[in-house]
Amino acid sequence: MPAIEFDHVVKRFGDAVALNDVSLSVDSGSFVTIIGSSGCGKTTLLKLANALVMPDEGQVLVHGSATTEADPIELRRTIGYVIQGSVLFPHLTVEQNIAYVPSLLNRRDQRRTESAVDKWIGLLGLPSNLRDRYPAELSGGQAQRVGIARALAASPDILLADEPFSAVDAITRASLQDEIKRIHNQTGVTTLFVTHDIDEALDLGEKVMVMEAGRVVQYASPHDVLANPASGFVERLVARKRSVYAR
Ligand SMILES: Nc1ncnc2c1ncn2[C@@H]1O[C@H](COP(=O)(O)OP(=O)(O)OP(=O)(O)O)[C@@H](O)[C@H]1O
Repeated sequence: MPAIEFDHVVKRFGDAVALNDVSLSVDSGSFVTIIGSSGCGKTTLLKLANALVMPDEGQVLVHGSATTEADPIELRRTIGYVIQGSVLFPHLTVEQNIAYVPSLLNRRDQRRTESAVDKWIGLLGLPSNLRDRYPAELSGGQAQRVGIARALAASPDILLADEPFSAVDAITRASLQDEIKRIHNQTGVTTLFVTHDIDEALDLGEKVMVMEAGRVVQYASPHDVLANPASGFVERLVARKRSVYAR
């Protein structure tokens, strides 16, 4: 069963059509990157998966169940959500932020929470002297790592990431990309990752979804997107990469 299916989904905001008849499925365990120009519907597509937005037409199925039928709180418990400049609880330390959901799930077993926190602090390369700091005392890259650790410590089946690395410098970004790739390989968490950066989309995605004005114009492997761009828009997007690829 696919992790997520979009079945003829239409979403409007007033007169604006944010998503226009989107149908596709996301395989369980896959890493999908989503790219397209500003306002083409990328964030709306993610928010449909965790029931922050409901479709006007069609349906969104998560593990086979329509989001309109699901309890949104239950649904979001299985879906991690990481956004740009990740929003941490400002009054909680790094450790408490990461422990927040695990401690709700393991009320009787504090040690499970502690080992989950240790594991994710390690996997995201966070030095242990950050554990007792508050979010205001972190760099942008560190805060972003804590946001990802917090989302993954809840052991979600699906991770939705909306431009999570766009506010960090190039070196931090490169190491975060390595870390998310490694974590995906280790956990197999189904990942939908929105980016504005075509290099990031092609490097991270097992499949790349290219969106244009509310439609998905191509949904294919990075190799296919480079070799057979499905429209003029995709061709322009990958033009520079294609010239390198052709060499
Ligand atoms: N809550 C809302 N109310 C009204 N219009 C909205 C709302 N959310 C999104 N839209 C509109 O829907 C369209 C798609 O927005 P969305 O945020 O999904 O685009 P995006 O591709 O994520 O853009 P960006 O790359 O700039 O973040 C845009 O025209 C946007 O203005």
